[in-house]
Amino acid sequence: MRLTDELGAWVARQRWYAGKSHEPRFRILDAQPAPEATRYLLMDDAGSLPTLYNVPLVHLPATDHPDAVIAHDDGGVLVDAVRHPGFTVGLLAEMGVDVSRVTGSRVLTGEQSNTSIVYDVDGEPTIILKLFRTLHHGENPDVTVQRVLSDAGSPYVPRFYGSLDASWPDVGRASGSASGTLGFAQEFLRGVRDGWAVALDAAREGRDFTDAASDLGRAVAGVHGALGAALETKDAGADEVAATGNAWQRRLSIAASEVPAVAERVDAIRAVYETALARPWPLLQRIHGDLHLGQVLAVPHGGWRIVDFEGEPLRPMAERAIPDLPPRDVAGMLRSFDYAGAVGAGPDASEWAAACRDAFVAAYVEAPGAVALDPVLLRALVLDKAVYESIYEARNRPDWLPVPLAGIDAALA
Ligand SMILES: Nc1ncnc2c1ncn2[C@@H]1O[C@H](COP(=O)(O)OP(=O)(O)O)[C@@H](O)[C@H]1O
Ligand SMILES: O=P(O)(O)O[C@H]1O[C@H](CO)[C@@H](O[C@H]2O[C@H](CO)[C@@H](O)[C@H](O)[C@H]2O)[C@H](O)[C@H]1O
Repeated sequence: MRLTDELGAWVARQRWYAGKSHEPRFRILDAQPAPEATRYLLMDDAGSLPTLYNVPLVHLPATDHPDAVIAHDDGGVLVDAVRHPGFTVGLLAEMGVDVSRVTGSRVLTGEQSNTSIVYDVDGEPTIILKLFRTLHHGENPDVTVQRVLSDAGSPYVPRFYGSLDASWPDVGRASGSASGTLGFAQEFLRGVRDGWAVALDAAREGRDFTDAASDLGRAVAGVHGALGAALETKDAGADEVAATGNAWQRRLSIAASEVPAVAERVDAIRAVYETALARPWPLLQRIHGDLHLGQVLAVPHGGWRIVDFEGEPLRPMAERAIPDLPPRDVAGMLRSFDYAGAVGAGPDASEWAAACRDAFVAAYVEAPGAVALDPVLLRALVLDKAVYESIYEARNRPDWLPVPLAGIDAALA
């Protein structure tokens, strides 16, 4: 088998593979030196947008673990470099982090769009490095936003430690090359629980979650305040409003073509969008962009930390790195409480979700940093999020498709 085919077959099986809606057409764009490894940059030209995957591999003469073999090369085998300490520690050092007391590293398992590596320092988990699996020209918004919040001393994010960029050939650019972020390192928070797991437990048992939802409202307002102060803001003029309207319509068209139940509701959804486009809009600024319970971490002594500022993985990167509507993040959390209620399926699930939504919004609007929430604009953003989720679920978890569809109906009622 050709190396490209072997790599492509492995990439297509990974959780972070983004091309699940089409038949891929892979080619190796570049092979670059990396610490004790080779970084293969694998382009899939077949989707609506070409996607570049970051696949660092270690070359070994042989291995006792045939399951770990991804491809064969020059008489040896190629295995995933993220499991090889020479690569992981070398990568961390390339980000400017002191690795002299690093005593081990491991890959975090779980449902992730990228690959995270946790490092022990003097035997204690201390640093987490996120390796981006799809690469884009320009700094990844996760890095821009985490670094700015960390530098501003925000109590709602882990400390930022360093990042690493790479360049690759790009015939579409005048310079002939593109460059972007390979990954970044930050403080590993010990003993945290992911907000989705915490909320789901509470939802299953019908346990009150409104205090936690209120804390989260204050944390999101704090992050909005810090980002508005530190990064570019912009009036929502006619061009910006039109661009957002086009993005809503584009997603709706994709969803309608993939999900018949969305196709039946297109006119009603468009009507809400039209009204929202005519409302007064708040100042645009950097936001989280894909806020949901899986992106917030409950720290052991109370309170929340927010992570993963990369934006929605199904959204073009150019759209994710520009000033946006802070209420989009509020809409993301409102949808997430609905998800937790529906999936938890505890007693009085819809009342549980409604109580969380109310507590979250009430705390957000009162907290320092909050941005005004126009109810019609918020409804359109909730709809746009549920439309996005219908595409995500149809492609990744068809059993969960009824959750966003119920969300669309509730927002249209
Ligand atoms: N600073 C951190 N400390 C501890 N755990 C973290 C930290 N950052 C992320 N995680 C864990 O890693 C998971 C995935 O992180 P995330 O940034 O959402 O990656 P992805 O973009 O791959 O989805 C989180 O849900 C959380 O469990
Ligand atoms: O965390 P990611 O950036 O990979 O986000 C994607 O996957 C999420 C699921 O893991 C998806 O979130 C949806 O499901 C969540 C429960 O699993 C729920 O809490 C969210 O509200 C819901 O949107 C997210 O939309 C997608 O971008």
